[in-house]
Amino acid sequence: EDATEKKRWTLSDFNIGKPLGRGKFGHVYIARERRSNHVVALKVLFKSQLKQSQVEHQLRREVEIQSHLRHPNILRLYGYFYDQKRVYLILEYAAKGELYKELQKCKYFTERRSATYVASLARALIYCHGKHVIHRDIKPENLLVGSQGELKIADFGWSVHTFNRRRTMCGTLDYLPPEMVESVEHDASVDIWSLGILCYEFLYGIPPFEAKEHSDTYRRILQVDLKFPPKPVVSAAAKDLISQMLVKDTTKRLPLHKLLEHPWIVQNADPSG
Ligand SMILES: COc1ccc(C(=O)Nc2ccccc2)cc1NC(=O)CCSc1ncnc(N)c1Br
Repeated sequence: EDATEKKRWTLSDFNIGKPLGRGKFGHVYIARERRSNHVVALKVLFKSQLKQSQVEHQLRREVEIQSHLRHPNILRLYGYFYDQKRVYLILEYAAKGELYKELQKCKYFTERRSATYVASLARALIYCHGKHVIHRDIKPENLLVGSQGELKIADFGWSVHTFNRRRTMCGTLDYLPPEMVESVEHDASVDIWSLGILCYEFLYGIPPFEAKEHSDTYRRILQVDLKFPPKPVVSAAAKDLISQMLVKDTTKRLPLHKLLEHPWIVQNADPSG
């Protein structure tokens, strides 16, 4: 392993720069590691907040999992350290920031850009499932963009945000698959459903089951009330792929490796990802 794995880090190893993200991640700063001049994102979590949310063990588990994940489309967690009051996560810095801001700016993405993103996320999820890691919480808010325009699943500690979301019911339910709305246990096919939602949102700018009231969103998810608006114009191949992913029966959802062979992906995704 490279030196960063073993070293005991302290705050004095870093020059702290501007805050990143919107504060919903807790406090994240751009930082430069003094010796290597390597730019990273430094996430600061308050121990008091972790204790109050009872997520210390989840953080330890996530740090353990993430430290073994090495994939170009998964944001690296290089290491962590702590002081009296805080825990610091040393994260890969994604130079082009948050994908959702890009999606808001251009309303929706082209079919080529959408297919390229979906294919790279499918490859990242295949890698995660291969390591028995699921539910990477893939929605626009958890996706960052690297310096070459490549997507990075950043997975902002889903346990913290999901917990907060449940407590305050803020944030989107749009990505929950039927089995989670009915809160039965879930498996890797959860990620296929979420990727289908994401693909729809890339192409149309809104998630497929969006509704004013949470109860309506739940009903639309459970009924898989999937409709494709006339605008923007989207190819039949794209609609076919989405229709094969947003299937209530988890065993009938298109497997991720089959997704990579789907004509829409083959014809539109940029192989470099
Ligand atoms: C591998 O990425 C993570 C891994 C873990 C956790 C985390 O908090 N886990 C956690 C926290 C408490 C309890 C249980 C789990 C968070 C992240 N990632 C982040 O928070 C993303 C910070 S924003 C950002 N990052 C890089 N470049 C940018 N341009 C930006 Br903007």
